[in-house]
Amino acid sequence: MAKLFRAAIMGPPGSGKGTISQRIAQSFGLQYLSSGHYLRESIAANTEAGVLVRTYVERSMLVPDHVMTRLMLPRLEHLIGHSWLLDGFPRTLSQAQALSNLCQLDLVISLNIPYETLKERLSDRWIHPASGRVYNMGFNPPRVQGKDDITGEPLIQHDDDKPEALMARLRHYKDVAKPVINLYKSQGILHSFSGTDTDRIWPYINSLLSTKMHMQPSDSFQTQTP
Ligand SMILES: Nc1nc2c(ncn2[C@@H]2O[C@H](COP(=O)(O)OP(=O)(O)O)[C@@H](O)[C@H]2O)c(=O)[nH]1
Ligand SMILES: Nc1ncnc2c1ncn2[C@@H]1O[C@H](COP(=O)(O)OP(=O)(O)O)[C@@H](O)[C@H]1O
Repeated sequence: MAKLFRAAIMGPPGSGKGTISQRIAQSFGLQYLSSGHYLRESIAANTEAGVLVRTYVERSMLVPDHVMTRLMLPRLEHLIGHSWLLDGFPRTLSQAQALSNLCQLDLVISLNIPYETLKERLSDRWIHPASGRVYNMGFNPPRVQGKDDITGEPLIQHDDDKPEALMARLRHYKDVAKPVINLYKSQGILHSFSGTDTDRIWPYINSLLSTKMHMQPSDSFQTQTP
């Protein structure tokens, strides 16, 4: 039985978390859980939680920790027998502590991307709301302008992706993420990647995950059998 692998990816808005997470999910068969996607799903479904979180998400404010934990932990308990990758959770120290009550992470990827790059990327970001698929007019345009490649449904832009909203989101992200990054650094599981181009960062992440996932104790056990 291969050991389970649990990872998280952290980074400011526009840093490429969603893009890199999709590549990781495809290359390594991990379940991909995006907190932003679940929040938008509950908003679109107009659930009781959705009505509550809408006011925060629309202002790019952090949703209260107990709401996020209640949204994410049951999904993780449901996946307790699987390997997965978390995007956008935990975002605060108390969320990280709530997660550690359920399970320990094996690896955390942290993306450090310059402000100008974030601003440029977000202004060109288009999203298919239902699936969370992400496009970029410069980097990965849809086959048909404004339409999702799989469903043909219209793509949208998020209000808070406008440049004037980015500075505040970025400062807030850094203030909140710093203690979480320090926590995982102290646990020796944080791996940081800097740069302006996902395609240049990806090979390093790919080889890191290959090493970490294929060097699990169960593998080493197999080599010990006579
Ligand atoms: N030009 C460019 N755009 C990128 C690159 N990597 C991701 N993007 C695009 O930049 C936007 C932000 O990426 P995304 O994965 O959504 O970042 P997230 O907010 O951290 O999840 C999206 O439109 C991506 O398609 C890159 O290396 N170059
Ligand atoms: N773990 C979380 N804790 C609190 N709020 C969150 C969390 N994840 C997402 N959010 C809220 O939902 C919004 C959208 O999240 P996301 O799609 O990850 O966008 P971004 O990466 O730009 O913050 C965030 O700006 C924040 O308001």
